[in-house]
Amino acid sequence: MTEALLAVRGITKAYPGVVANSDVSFDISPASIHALLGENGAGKSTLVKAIYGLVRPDAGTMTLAGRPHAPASPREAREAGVAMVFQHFSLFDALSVAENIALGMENPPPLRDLSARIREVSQDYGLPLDPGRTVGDLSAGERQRVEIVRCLLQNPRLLIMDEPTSVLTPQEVAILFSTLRKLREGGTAILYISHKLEEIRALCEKATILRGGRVVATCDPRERSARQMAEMMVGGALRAPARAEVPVGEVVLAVERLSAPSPRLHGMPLRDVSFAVRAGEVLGIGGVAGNGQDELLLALSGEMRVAPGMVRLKGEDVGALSPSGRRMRGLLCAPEERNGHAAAADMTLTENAFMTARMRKGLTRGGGFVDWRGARAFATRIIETFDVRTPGPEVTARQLSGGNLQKFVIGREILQRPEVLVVNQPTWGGGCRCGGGDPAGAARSGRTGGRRRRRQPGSGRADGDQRPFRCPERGAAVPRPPRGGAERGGDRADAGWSARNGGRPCRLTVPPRPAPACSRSAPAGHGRGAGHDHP
Ligand SMILES: Nc1ncnc2c1ncn2[C@@H]1O[C@H](COP(=O)(O)OP(=O)(O)OP(=O)(O)O)[C@@H](O)[C@H]1O
Repeated sequence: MTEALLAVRGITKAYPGVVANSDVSFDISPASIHALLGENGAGKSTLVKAIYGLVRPDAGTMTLAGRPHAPASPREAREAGVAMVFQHFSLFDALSVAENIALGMENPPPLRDLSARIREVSQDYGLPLDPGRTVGDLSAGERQRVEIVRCLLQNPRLLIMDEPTSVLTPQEVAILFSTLRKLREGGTAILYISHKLEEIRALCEKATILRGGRVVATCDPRERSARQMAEMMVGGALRAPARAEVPVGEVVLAVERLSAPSPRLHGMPLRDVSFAVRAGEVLGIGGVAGNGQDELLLALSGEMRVAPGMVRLKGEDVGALSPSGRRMRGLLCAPEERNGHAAAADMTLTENAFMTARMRKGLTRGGGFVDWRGARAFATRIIETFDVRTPGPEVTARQLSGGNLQKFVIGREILQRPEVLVVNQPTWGGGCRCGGGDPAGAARSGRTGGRRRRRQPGSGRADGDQRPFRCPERGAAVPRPPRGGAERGGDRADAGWSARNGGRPCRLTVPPRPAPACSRSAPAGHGRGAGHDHP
């Protein structure tokens, strides 16, 4: 039997009110792709952060290639041979690929030498990348390649990847998988976190499954179905959400010839976008990210005002109204970025519940005083109804795992009974308990892009493509069914979601391809959402 590359023994990490990792032990073999699975809040991120030196465990030990591994910082972890590609890229849009990579190195070589190295590594691993290109002009997949090449230049023994395919197109996923297989052949071990169980089955030879911070199972994903793995994750039989028939009503949201410049550097202007959404209908907005989806959300939420006649809610022109004005009328939005846009990271869940629900849930009284008891009760209801795993409404948003915060944000809006709900990337970080091709047919996760990515030729759907589809891949406008329509029935967030959208086929609209945006000067990816009204 080969000696483990990484041996984790009894890792325990507690936060106030939560044991994120409890006595976790497992081994990663050299030259293997090892999946780390678990529901939202199971403790996956905490564990990989411990391996990468971002979290100090309270107890337990690790050895890497036979040596004690207790990194006090990511730098120490990198020196020991551990590299990590995060779900969110940390790149400067205004700088070139080579400059971005140099920024992350302790002692970067001259830029020309570094560029030659980048070309070499990217060719070796089938990751096409031009070191001279500006990062702001790259697609999601190319940005991820920058991060991967940055890691590969360190010759890691262990590469950790946190939900790497959630921002990629199917073509980019295929490239990534072939790179990871090459890395494995070259002797690198990969620790792979994903909620997409069909991908795990295709890629990984071993999986460690966490539940409630503990290792509950280990398996060979090639020998298990996605459903079996999902059941190991949740610790019980999966119930497929029932899709209720919902009658389609009148047009509630009409967008007509919507054109507007992007308020963001490297943003994408909206050009002549038209669609209508009826009560009880789900409209999916598809397309590779960075092609106007974010701007569309801003134009609908009221964070970006638009010219008369372009956005109508139940016949009323709301294009000049503020986010509050639109909320009053029932147009609610849940933006993509959880921390800093959809929620304030350092505020409690009660405060975050109050922030968007104060008007519709009547959470002020006596001339504008906050009704804290009401706000707390509303936050508690969101937590209970949407199965948000947290000690209670007084924890801060930052303390929630990514998927649990996502459930809280979406639940907060749904429980306000919107006339129209606009959600951007609702399954991002939320996970899919059954994976893409799951026979149980539970809610599917399919994020095709992340932040500010520009479409590359051949990297996504053709312009103007319009065809029916069922699952909101990139963003969706979900109007409330007519009164008396299906209410949330199940005890899980995704069950309620399905009931609300009624499983109705919807149209797919891809915004027309605009001219490339030009600005190069901003260090982007930082301060997103700053300067906007809260939706
Ligand atoms: N800094 C923190 N402070 C307090 N609690 C935390 C902190 N980080 C994580 N937790 C808690 O630890 C638990 C495990 O969180 P973790 O982020 O590791 O889960 P996860 O499996 O990665 O979830 P997801 O799939 O939703 O990202 C959660 O209950 C979370 O709320």
